[in-house]
Amino acid sequence: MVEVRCIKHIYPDNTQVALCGLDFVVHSGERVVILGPNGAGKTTLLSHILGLLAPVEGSVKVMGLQPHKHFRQVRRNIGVVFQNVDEQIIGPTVYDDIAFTPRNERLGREEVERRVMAVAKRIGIQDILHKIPHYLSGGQKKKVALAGAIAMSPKLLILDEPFDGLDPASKREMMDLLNQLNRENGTTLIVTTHDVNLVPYIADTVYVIYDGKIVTKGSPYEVFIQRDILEAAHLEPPILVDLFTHLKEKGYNITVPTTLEQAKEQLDTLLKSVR
Ligand SMILES: Nc1ncnc2c1ncn2[C@@H]1O[C@H](COP(=O)(O)OP(=O)(O)OP(=O)(O)O)[C@@H](O)[C@H]1O
Repeated sequence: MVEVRCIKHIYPDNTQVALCGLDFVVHSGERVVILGPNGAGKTTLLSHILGLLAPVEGSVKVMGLQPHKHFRQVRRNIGVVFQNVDEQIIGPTVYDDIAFTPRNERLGREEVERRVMAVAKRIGIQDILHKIPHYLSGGQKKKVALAGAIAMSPKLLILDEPFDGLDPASKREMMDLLNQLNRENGTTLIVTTHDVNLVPYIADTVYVIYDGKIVTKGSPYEVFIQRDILEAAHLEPPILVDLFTHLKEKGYNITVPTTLEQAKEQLDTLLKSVR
């Protein structure tokens, strides 16, 4: 679905961002998380996939096409939630904002209404459809942006820091919703986040970018046990991985878990064996 090979971008002020090392490859139906410290180039990478930027070196293919050259064709299949959702919410009301793309695609009034009501129900924002987006809370704005992004049932959904500024319950809701879209509709997900503790719940594959390179990729477990690479990339593993790696190094016979459920099982077994 997406293939990015060793790109280099030069911003107008001459800032150069390179993303070499491993190729960035996303398969249909995959859930991919991009990790990297501030300024590593995550948003730059997403902007190339979206066709908002064109690389001066390297190649970007989305569904076999170069996104900056076939912008409309590619973007028709992509839903996006930007880091700063204020920049993407443009409708005078929440309803109009979600209806923007379906109307742009010239769907009939009834079909537009059907789609808006369906996504609003799915995301749980039916009661704010009449509101002016400007006055919504940060979490509500994220939900509205997501509703707009999925209104046309895109094959690929790109989310830049979707969990930023959400309370724990809203994070959980957002995660459940993304996983549901992936499971039920086969939506491919590309997500950037700084919240490493959420990654095992939302990723099949994790890419780590740092200092102009894609330095590693793998399952959350494969990536999070590479402590040296994470440290070099100024990242920390999830608390659970850190804690259980420490216990393993102390000689306890355990497998390092990535999710709370796995950790509970490990602790249960461990505590039974010493009781
Ligand atoms: N429009 C721009 N003009 C000039 N430089 C830019 C522009 N956008 C990004 N950069 C620079 O490109 C580099 C990569 O930025 P980018 O936003 O892609 O990083 P990021 O990994 O998304 O960071 P964060 O986690 O802080 O959002 C940074 O050095 C940044 O200052």
